[in-house]
Amino acid sequence: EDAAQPPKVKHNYQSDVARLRKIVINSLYSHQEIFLRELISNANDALEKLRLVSLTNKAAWDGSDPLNITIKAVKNEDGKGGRLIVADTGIGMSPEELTTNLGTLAKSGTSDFLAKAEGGEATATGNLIGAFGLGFYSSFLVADRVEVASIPPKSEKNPNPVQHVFSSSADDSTFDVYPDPRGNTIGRGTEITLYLKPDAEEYLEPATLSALVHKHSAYSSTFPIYLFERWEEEVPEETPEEASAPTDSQDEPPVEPKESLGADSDDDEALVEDVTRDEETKVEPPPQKMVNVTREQWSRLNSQQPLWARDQKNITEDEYNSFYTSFFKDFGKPLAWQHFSGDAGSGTAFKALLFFPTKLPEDYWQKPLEYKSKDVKLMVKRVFITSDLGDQALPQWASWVKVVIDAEDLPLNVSRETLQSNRFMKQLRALILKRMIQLFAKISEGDDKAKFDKMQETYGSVIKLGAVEDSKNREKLASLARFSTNHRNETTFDQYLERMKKGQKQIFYLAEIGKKPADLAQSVFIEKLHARGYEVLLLTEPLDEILLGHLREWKNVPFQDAAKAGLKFGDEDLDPEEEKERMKQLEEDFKPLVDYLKKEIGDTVRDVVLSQRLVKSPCAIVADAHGYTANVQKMMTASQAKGNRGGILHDYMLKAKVLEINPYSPLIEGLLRRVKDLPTEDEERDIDSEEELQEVTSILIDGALVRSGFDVPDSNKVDRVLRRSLGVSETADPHVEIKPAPPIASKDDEPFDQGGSAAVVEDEDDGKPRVILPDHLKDKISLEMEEIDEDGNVVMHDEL
Ligand SMILES: Nc1ncnc2c1ncn2[C@@H]1O[C@H](COP(=O)(O)OP(=O)(O)OP(=O)(O)O)[C@@H](O)[C@H]1O
Repeated sequence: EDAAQPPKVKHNYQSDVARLRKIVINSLYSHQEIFLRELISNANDALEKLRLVSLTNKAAWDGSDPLNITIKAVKNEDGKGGRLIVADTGIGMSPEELTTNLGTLAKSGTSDFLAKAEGGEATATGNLIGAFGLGFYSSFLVADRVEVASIPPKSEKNPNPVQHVFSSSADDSTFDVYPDPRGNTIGRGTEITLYLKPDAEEYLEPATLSALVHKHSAYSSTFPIYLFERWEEEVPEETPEEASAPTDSQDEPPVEPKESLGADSDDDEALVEDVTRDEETKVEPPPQKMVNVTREQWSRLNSQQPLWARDQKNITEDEYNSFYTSFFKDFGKPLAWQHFSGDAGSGTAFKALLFFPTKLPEDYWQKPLEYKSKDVKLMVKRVFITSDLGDQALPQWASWVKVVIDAEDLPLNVSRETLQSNRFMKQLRALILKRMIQLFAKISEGDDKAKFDKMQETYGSVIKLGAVEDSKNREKLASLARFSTNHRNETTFDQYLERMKKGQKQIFYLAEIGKKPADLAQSVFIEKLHARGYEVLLLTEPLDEILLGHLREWKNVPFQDAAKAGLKFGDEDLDPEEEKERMKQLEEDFKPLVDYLKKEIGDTVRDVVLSQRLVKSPCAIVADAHGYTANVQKMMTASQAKGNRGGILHDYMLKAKVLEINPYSPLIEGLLRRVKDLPTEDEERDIDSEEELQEVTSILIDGALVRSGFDVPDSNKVDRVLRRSLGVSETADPHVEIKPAPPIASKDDEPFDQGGSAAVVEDEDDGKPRVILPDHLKDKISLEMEEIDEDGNVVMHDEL
């Protein structure tokens, strides 16, 4: 047989793999133990894949032989070192798959991760490992050399698969793939042999391995995980038959009950129990003649029921945390969870666990429309079926949630298509969303302030996004949303309503994206509201104003933009008669100014009125109910810059503004006086003072625009007035000498670098091109220019 052995095929690692392996080997020493978790996780994935494939290809797995993960340590004869073998009976790999799967990295974000890790961001190493998953390469943390023997299941294309080996040393830049010289020893699946480094010998101890699996992987697999244990034991000579016959075959499969599905199930009791060796029996002096026997067995490490199937009362917080970590491979603690069961109204009984991560995925807000959930794991009777909910996928706002939901009686052998038309599946989405909202509400109402704050920090915007995106759940989500106000840091809509003043019929708000609420509270628009003690929602997040736009009102109370016309305090009717009289009088008094302003700035605003909202400021520009506020106008302008032309409607909206003037402002009073002083038609005109008044007016309006958040088209006006008051020329240009940037710093240009480069300019007289040479070259070289016309003839020589 030896002679027939095909040669090994040498491959180079893809460069990213080489980088990753280097990082793993050099910088993750203190995280050595994670290798086992990673290998178990891969094995679990391979088993799940096999089960999925077998739904449509019975040849892959007919349900008879067991699906499991085995761990076996083999010490070297000389007592030094040894190897650890982690095997699964999963999907296996063909030689091509061994090469691509283990020799290349196909993960998005790889380069970023590598750069971070190489940049020495070791503080976050643990997190990086978690976020990224080092997978197979973590083997090299503990092994000098790794051999992966693997064989895929039989299929139509590949009726007689051959077991191959992938083999690599920690310091090789290459790996080999070759047919396994032992032949087909595995049957199906993958067997990873780690030749342990001298400093990793602890992983040869079953107790260490067992503890490790319990610590990191207790919930990472629904398939049984077995650990091989072998030990010497002294037994009385009379009863040697009790000792199990020692075996030396490493390849013996674990003793395991045959299950129809190969997955964990309630009545699945491992035939062998974890054996605890009683130290004391060893030490006790033998009462009679003893003989040494070798005992060995496969112990099931994860025999407990899955967490979701257990009674909540008996589950500790730690257990939830560690379940979360190993099941969803997220290395932070969850923020909160819900453990629930039900029958989904369709008679399909289920048990479920739903987690809120403490952090959102990093790219969640970067590509909000693309983000898809991948962590709703649907199981049927403990068997993982899919995390692809198809057209029942969660809306984007909820796509980050992590859920495992285990249904009792869904048909197992169904294609994804039929699964999706299943009634239970149809209810799944609504069910999960309902539970998520409940959990948000629970945290909001609970008294764990730290948790609530964290929830707001992480999910505040998510809740608002949900209220915008998910019309079915809009009310519920909006009721959980929080906003700043001029009175407090946060409020819900309901709380705002409770504090409304007598007669108040509007929920006041003011929006400007990105501004600090405290600054927004100083806005000209809410001067009077604030002074009078009314509460105003201060919307500073992008989604806030959009959400209010969708809602329009809360419990029948309309929202009122304080930057828009239509603002009512609601107690105007209660004003005494004299007050109303006074207002009337003011209107009459200020009519000349209002008329003048309408005439002067009619192309900037639609109307001029006496203000009810100002206290200190002389004037403000307020949008019509349907006009653009400064905030919206900015967004519109931004979208126009992207080629989104607005048209007539846009122009109309732009002009749908009202100038509000404050009749109590001395400035406005002064202006009124000046307007009244203007000569009547039959008097002689004073052009200078008319122009001056126009200028003052225009600056006043600019000030109002700025104060109200709008852009001012011409900022030179103020300059002119300042110049005049200082007695300098209004039109003179500043005396500035412009020093041009040095020429391009390319080596070829070096001779020109000592004092400027040559330039071609148009001659002022005849418009023809002239070459200008820097001074230091003028007498050293001469240049000739040729102009070539359309026919290709030289038409002009210009000598310097
Ligand atoms: N035990 C196994 N059986 C079958 N295929 C495997 C096994 N282990 C690894 N593979 C294959 O090798 C690929 C690379 O594995 P690796 O652990 O490096 O990354 P991953 O599992 O894809 O990602 P991560 O570990 O970050 O979840 C896997 O995607 C899988 O296709």
